[in-house]
Amino acid sequence: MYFSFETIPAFVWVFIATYVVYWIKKPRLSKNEPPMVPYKIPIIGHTLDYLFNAEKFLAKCRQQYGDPFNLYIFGQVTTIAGNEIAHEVYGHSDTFSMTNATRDSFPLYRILKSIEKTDTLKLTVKAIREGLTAKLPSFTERVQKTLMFSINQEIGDCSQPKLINTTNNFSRMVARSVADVLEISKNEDVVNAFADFTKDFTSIVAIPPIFSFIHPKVHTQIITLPLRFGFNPILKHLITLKKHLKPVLEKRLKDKEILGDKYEPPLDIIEYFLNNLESETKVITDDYLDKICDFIFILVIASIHTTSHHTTFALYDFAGRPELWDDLYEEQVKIDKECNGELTPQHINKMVKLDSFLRESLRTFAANPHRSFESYTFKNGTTIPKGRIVQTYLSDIHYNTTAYGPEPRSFLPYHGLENNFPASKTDKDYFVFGAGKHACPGRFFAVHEIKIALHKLILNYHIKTPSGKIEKKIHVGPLALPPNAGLIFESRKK
Ligand code: HEM
Repeated sequence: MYFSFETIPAFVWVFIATYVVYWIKKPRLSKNEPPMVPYKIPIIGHTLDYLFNAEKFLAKCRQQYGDPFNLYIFGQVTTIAGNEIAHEVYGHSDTFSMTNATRDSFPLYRILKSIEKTDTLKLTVKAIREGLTAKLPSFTERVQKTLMFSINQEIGDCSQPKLINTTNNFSRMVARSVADVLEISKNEDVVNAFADFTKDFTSIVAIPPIFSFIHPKVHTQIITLPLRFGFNPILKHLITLKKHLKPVLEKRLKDKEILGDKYEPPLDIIEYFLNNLESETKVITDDYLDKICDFIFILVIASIHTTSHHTTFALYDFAGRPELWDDLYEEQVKIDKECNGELTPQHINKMVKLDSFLRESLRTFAANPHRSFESYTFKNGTTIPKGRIVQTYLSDIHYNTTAYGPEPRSFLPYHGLENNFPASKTDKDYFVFGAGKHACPGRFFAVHEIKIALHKLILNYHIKTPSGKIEKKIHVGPLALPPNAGLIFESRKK
């Protein structure tokens, strides 16, 4: 390689710039901080280990440095809170926020403006609790119908074994029942808008946070550049929803006015929002429509991706474990006979083996970010400063030997059944749905829906992995994604 004298200043500038970044970004820990795990490469710190080998790397650090410890990831000091400290994080929801922690990497507020208002999340949670969970039994029949429609559409007749691609994670299947709960499921454009909204938004913000090495805000500015310059693939989904929602809302207002007390409110979330937004309206203005659509897409973001991912995980967990097939199938056949194919909430409650299997499938490796709003001293005396990202290291909770025995990482399909822990119940050893004040309000609906889907699928198909073995999840840092091998479905002989 040839170097001229002219290239020397360029090298000097690169060296100076790297040194300046190194000096600015050098982690400065305050007094009594959790121990910092040593690292070899300046600026990069632990980023590579965390991204590509998170499971083993975190377990090793936890063993050597205790709970909590600090890592240097993407230019930021990050505190990892294990089994003991994570409970404290969830218990202090005024100090630690998960929503705030994801703000820089997942800037949804750039699209859904209402999300910034303090009351938006409160009203969304209230709508889920009062409009969905409290009325869950009334939704069973509809969820069942839409799921069966989706199963026939997405999987259909498999008299010959058929390889079904799961990359879309059954999101259309889940999207259809969420749309139904919102009352507009008959419209395929809306179902597609729901299924694709999260995927399209994620594709914009999926750039690895390399600019966070400079500052997380720089990363946010860069990933949202396309939006600010008019490239917004999400917009079409908002337009689709508004187009279909406006006449539905207008008709309801008109019916209310004409029928008065005789108006029979349809059972869905749209009706809930119509009656519970602070400003009552007689006309559907653009502002009003924007607001309702924002709420709906917040629900879509929170529900579809999570539920379809976990349905897919559960199917892979089932397909790769032939030893469970007969037992789970027999339970579904028994319940199907009892209900004559029409599930009621009581029948869903009787799926105790399926529930326990699902709980086990949900008990997975993960870490969830929380931001501290103020400096905080943990009970063990270590202190973190205001603004610190604390990752609650769920695997340390989910794989603890006290709760899950000497082989906590093995698949324990009936642990929930034997210990009377239903899949939707948060527990000190099970944090899939978070815990405390901000525990997922949609978990009852999610579990209900996944169980109905698994029941119908197991009842109608033999499901296998192409390799005949357990397919491994794909890990990106502490995030798990479903395998992409696909699943083989073969219709059962009736
Ligand atoms: C298997 C599916 C799901 C999983 C694994 C899941 C998981 C979670 C987790 C871990 C949190 C954060 C809890 C915390 O901060 O402590 C959360 C919050 C939330 N989830 Fe879910 N969720 C699922 C399905 C749903 C569904 C179906 C809905 C809506 C119908 C929903 C709505 C929400 C909302 C609104 C929040 C924010 C709660 C708050 O900050 O107060 N989720 N979810």
